[in-house]
This record gives sequence, C-alpha cells and structure tokens, in this order.
Amino acid sequence: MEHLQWRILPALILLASFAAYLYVKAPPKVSRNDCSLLLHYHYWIKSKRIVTPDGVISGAVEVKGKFITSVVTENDWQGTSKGEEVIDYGEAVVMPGFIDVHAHLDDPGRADWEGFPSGTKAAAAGGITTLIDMPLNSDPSTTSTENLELKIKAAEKNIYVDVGFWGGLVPDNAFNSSALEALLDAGVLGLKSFMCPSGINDFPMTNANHIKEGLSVLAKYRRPLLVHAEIQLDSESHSDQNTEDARSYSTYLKTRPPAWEEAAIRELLTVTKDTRIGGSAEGAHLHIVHLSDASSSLDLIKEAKVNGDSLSVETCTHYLAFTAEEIQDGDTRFKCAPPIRDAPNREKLWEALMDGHIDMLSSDHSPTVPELKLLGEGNFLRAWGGISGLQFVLPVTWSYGKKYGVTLEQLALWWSERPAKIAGQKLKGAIASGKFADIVVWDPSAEFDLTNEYPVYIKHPSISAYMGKRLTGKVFATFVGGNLVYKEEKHAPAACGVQILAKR
Ligand SMILES: NC(=O)NC(NC(N)=O)C(=O)[O-]
Ligand SMILES: [Zn+2]
Ligand SMILES: [Zn+2]
Repeated sequence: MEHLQWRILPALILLASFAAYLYVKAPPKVSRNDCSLLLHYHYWIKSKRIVTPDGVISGAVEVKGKFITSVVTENDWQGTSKGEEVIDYGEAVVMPGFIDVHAHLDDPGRADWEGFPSGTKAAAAGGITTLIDMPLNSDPSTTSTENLELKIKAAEKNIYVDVGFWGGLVPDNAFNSSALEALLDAGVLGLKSFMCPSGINDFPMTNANHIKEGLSVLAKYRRPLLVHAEIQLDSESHSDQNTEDARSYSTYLKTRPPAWEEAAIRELLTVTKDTRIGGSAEGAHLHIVHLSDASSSLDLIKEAKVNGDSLSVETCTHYLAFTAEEIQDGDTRFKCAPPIRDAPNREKLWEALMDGHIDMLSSDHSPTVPELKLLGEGNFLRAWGGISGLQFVLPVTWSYGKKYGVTLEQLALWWSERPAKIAGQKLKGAIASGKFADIVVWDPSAEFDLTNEYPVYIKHPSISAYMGKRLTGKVFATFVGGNLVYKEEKHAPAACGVQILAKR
C-alpha cells in the first residue's frame, strides 16, 4: 500500500504541473462568471413594479440562461425549487432594458472620442441594454462591407451591452444596389443618411434621388432608412456669421432655423409616398432622427402618417430637457444639430410625445474630444456639434417628464418597445416570456446630483451638457441576455455584449 502511494504521488504531481502549464499557455475562454455579476443560470427577479406589455404588475420574472421564461403575478407565484436564486428588488422598477437606436461610438478610428468599451459601459450603467451604432464618426464610416468588417472587429470582446450597426447611405453607394445589398446582407440593421453636410469627410450628404434609391433596396429587406433631416437654406443670418458674436447661443441658433428641418422633411415626403401599401417601395420605412422643430416639421410628419406613409420620428432627451434661453454664452456643450430651440418649442415637443405624434426617443450621443468642443474659446460656430449624454437618458426622461405625468409604460414604449421594432429586434423590447432577459432595475424616487463625484463612464464627462444637473431615477442593476452586467457602480469584468447582425 505504502509503495503504491509513492508511485502515484509523483505521477499526480507531474499531471498537475502539466495541467497548470496548459492553463498558463492557453487560459480557458471567458467563463459565464466573468460576463455576469450573478452566477446563477436560473433565477427569479421579484418586484412590486414590473413593467410588462399588460401593465405594471407586482410579481416575478423567471430567467433561464439568456431568456425570460415566465412572468407571473405575485398571486400566481409558486415560489422556487431548490437551487434557484431569487433577487427581491422590493419597490424598485423592473422594466425592459432601454434600446438606444441613435448613438455614435466612433470606433474604430476615433476611439479617443468615445469607443466601444467606454460607450457600452456608460450604456450599461444607464440601463441601456442595446444600442445601435451610427455609421459615422468612426473612421472609416460604415458605408461598405469592408468597413463593416472593421467595425465588427473593433467591437469584438469590447462591448458590455448588445450592439447593432446602421450602415451609411452615401452618394457613392446609393446608385449601386449590389453594394447596398452586400452591406445589408452583411448584417446592418438598416441605413442612415444626411441631407446636409455631416461634418465627416467620408460621409457626404444625400439628396432625395439617393434616398429614393436607398428606399427601393431597403423595401426588399424590410429595414428602415434613418435620415438626418435638415437642408441648408441661405438664411440671412448665415451670411453675417462673422460679424455676430460667435459665443452667443442665439447666433448659432439663427444659423439653423426650423425652416431647415421643414424643407428637408417636405422633400422626404415626396419619396415616402412610395412606402404606402401598393407603392413602389412598400416594405421600406423612413425614420426621421432627432426632430427638434415641433411646429411645421411635425405637422408635415403627422399629415404623411395619416396618408399612410411608413414613417416614424424620434426626438432626443436634450430637446426635452433644455431650452435655448438657458444656454449660457460660450457653453458649447449644448451645441448640436438641429439645435435646441426655445422654451415654447420644448413644450410642444413634450405635447407631441405625450399625444403619440413622436414615436420614440434616442440619445444621439455624439461626443468628441474636449479640445474640439472649444470649451475655453466658446465659439459656437466652430465647436463640434453633438451632445454627450448616453448614460443619463433614463433619469433625464423621467426627471423632465414628471411635470407632464410620464408613466412607466410610456417610458417602456418610447425607449424599448418602439426602438426594438425599428431595429427589427423581435426578441427585445419587452418583459415577456420568450424575450431576451434584457432588464433594467431602477429607483424612480432616488435623486442625485450629476457632479464630478458621480460615477460617469462616458469617455469625456466634461463635455456632457447634463453635468451639474440634479436628476431623479437611479439605475441599480442592468441585465443583458440574463447576465447581470452592472450593479451599483460595478460592471461585470468581461465585455460579453453580443453583436447584432441582421439576417435575411
Ligand atoms: N456627425 C455627427 O455625429 N452629427 C451628429 N451631430 C449632432 N446631432 O449635432 C448628428 O447626429 O447629426
Ligand atoms: Zn444627425
Ligand atoms: Zn447623430
């Protein structure tokens, strides 16, 4: 017996060192543990306020692996069997994760502006479980299959939430249907174009002819075209830009009047007619991004919808939160296009949102490096246009919406259900059995100051227009595909977000 032990022991030591050698040489693949701050495969999320498509219920959500497998009311809840974890969030709100269909993460090429890791960490901390990355501000822009490949490589193992991609519709590919089809076959969820200069060299603007072509290809794929709807008109203020005070916000505001949005939308509606049932582009859909003008532009949109055009519109949190009147001289954090307009316009935007004329919300998170925001100089005409606020959309919508009586169901509609639909994500956007377990848990009464002490994950907090604000609505926890990716100021160690590529 003793002899046998002496023979086995050295063999065991040899085996163990060989295993250790293999482990060092090729560490095991990222385990589920690194993807999630909760180790359980099968668990229940309990709360008194779960936002479901059938209303807010008190009950429990069952999660198995990536999916929600049941949603039950408190009365129907049978408890759990052995080994299943129950996380009881009490009075906290449990709702579908936010889906931001309009974010510029600028990766690859301009990751110093944001990048996939910081952008998606900010998303997770803000309750956004899916974001769709815009095709521009990365270098190169996502206008070809080769460029999409570069995006996919840049995002690999670098995303903390799920990320899909819009492709770019530019003059170069608009009349080349095989190039557009290749891009759509490669998985972009739809296309995006600009009707005015985008500020990015490899993303030139399109006109109605390009857009018409784009729509006819998109019709076959049943995917949307998103459009930045502003057309440059020769406004009188445009010509005397130099003589006016470039540090004053009103100087900038005058350079992009509502008439620019109106002109673009009027032109768009000449082609969206084709998207009606029986039209030549039936199956295509046009989505107007970041509407700022709540007057004539919105009236045109309402009319086209009534006429049966397949059309939708989003506005962004900054148009709902801020007014031109409050923007201080030189504070270029607030510069974006189209611009933030006056207080009566903001009021009308809220009305339109509450009345259902604006379909959804987005962040239009479009950061840059602080140097290009020209914060010191404060020149509104030369500073980069774009608001940074990806992480704050939930508390901002909630805080500023309080006055209008915004409900939890409306939040879910504007930030989850409708965005999921536009992005073609049938398994996202709701807390229901069979959907992905993409969930945000938050406290609707917790107030906080967005100071420098607050954990902000976007790359350049100093350029965010929201810094310094007092907000209500604090995110506790964010689940993406069943993984607890964020909990109380802590992210899961590994970036296990999934890249969403459309399949035909
Ligand atoms: N190149 C941009 O990111 N532009 C963005 N800039 C804004 N909104 O000011 C946009 O979405 O138009
Ligand atoms: Zn835009
Ligand atoms: Zn944008």
